Amino acid sequence: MPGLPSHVRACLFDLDGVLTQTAKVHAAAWKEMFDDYLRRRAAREGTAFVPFDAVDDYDAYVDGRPREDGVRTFLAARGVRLPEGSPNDPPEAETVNGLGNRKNELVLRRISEDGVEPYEGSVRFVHAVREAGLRCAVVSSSANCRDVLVAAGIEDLFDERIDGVVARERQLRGKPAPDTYLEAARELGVQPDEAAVFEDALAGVEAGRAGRFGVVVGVDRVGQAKQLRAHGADVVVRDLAELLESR
Ligand SMILES: O=P(O)(O)OC[C@H]1O[C@@H](O)[C@H](O)[C@@H](O)[C@@H]1O
Repeated sequence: MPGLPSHVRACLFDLDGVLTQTAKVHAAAWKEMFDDYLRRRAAREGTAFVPFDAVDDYDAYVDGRPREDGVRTFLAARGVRLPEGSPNDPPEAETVNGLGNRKNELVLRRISEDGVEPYEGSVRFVHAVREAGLRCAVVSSSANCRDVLVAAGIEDLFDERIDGVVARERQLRGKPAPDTYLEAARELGVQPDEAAVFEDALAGVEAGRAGRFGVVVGVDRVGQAKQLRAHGADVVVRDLAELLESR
């Protein structure tokens, strides 16, 4: 059981930023969409344009949350409230769904142009825990989770997938609520304290803490180890391969 408490029987992995190098793709697409919207809004209202910060705003308000929650949470921090609209809203609609759809177009374009790279250390770690007999699930807020797993060539490594599409169908609350992680543990037939959560997002480690999982491993790709601990990580690594070395 590489680097994990001995009672852990299952591993629950976030996707973007933990398994695949896509957190930065999301952050860039959010910035492009929000900056365009904020610039137009500022020009219309004659106020100063304050750009979206792809590190601080992304971590605090957007990272790890379902798409529409990301739109709402960031805009609320700027004192902006938009109508919800509907999932079919065109990308230029000034609604929560419209802005979310615009951002999704940008993400999909970047992914199709550049492809998706998994983190090599994460792939090695998943192989090792599977060989040790642990069950594995992906738990992601992303509605694009399945396509990203396929593009990265790692979809066969997981027994279960609870993603943005499944969460919507089953009406599960998004991270930082623990619901999607709890659902994954239930699907794998383990108690929360028998499962390890692997997360790079502040909202994600919060979900791990709220669900009382066996261990919450924070994955620090951007130098935020302290914040990950403060929000719920029991341990922080820079790469999952570090856990293999600690055996
Ligand atoms: O817009 P999607 O692909 O459904 O993803 C929702 C969220 O999924 C999370 O995994 C990412 O950390 C967020 O940046 C992203 O916004």
